Amino acid sequence: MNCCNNSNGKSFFDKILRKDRGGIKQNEKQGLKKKILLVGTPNVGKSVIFNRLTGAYVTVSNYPGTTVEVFKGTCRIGREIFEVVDTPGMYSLMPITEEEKVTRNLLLNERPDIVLHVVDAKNIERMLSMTLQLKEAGLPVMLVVNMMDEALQIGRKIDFEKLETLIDIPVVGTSAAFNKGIELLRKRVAEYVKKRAA
Ligand SMILES: Nc1nc2c(ncn2[C@@H]2O[C@H](COP(=O)(O)OP(=O)(O)OP(=O)(O)O)[C@@H](O)[C@H]2O)c(=O)[nH]1
Ligand SMILES: [Mg+2]
Repeated sequence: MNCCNNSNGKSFFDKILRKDRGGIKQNEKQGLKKKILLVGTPNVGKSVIFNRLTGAYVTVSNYPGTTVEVFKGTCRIGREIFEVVDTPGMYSLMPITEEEKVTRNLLLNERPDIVLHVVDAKNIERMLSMTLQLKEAGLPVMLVVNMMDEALQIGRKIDFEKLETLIDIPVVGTSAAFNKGIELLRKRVAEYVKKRAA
């Protein structure tokens, strides 16, 4: 017998967490929760951004049929609640590893309202081809140029306005490890999702 499940199959902890998250529960009920997917190559700072965006309520589960862990959390921007999904690093949309297959499946099946493609500002030119692949796949993509602190240290400057015009998607610079640019990221995510829904 499971000590933590009641007759409805809901765990004791689930009930407590949902009680604490009144607003979130309300939005879930109404099916209003929008979805943010974080993707990018390994080690670019996806999980740091995930942690900056989400609060304490994070769940981790194995992607069905695999041993790959997927983290999900929620993020409140203004009155809107978003579900945030942190995906395993991938080098290409043509998956080779189990992790890459999971990320590809999440991109295809989760129907994200916004895909945050996180790249390393130091190697941005090598990473933009994936941004364009995501865009060409019809995904609602925004580019997050992370590790701006390290890029600036080596004298790299990025003209965000020009980049936005060139690739025709929103671009935000962050130094997630130092919590820089995260507020702007939240703002632009909210604007983007609102604009798409209009
Ligand atoms: N200097 C600097 N380091 C950062 C920044 N963001 C993340 N890091 C560091 O980069 C490393 C990788 O960050 P993660 O968030 O684990 O990267 P990830 O993209 O989730 O990596 P995978 O899960 O392996 O795909 C960690 O040591 C972070 O502390 C940043 O803006 N500046
Ligand atoms: Mg990670």
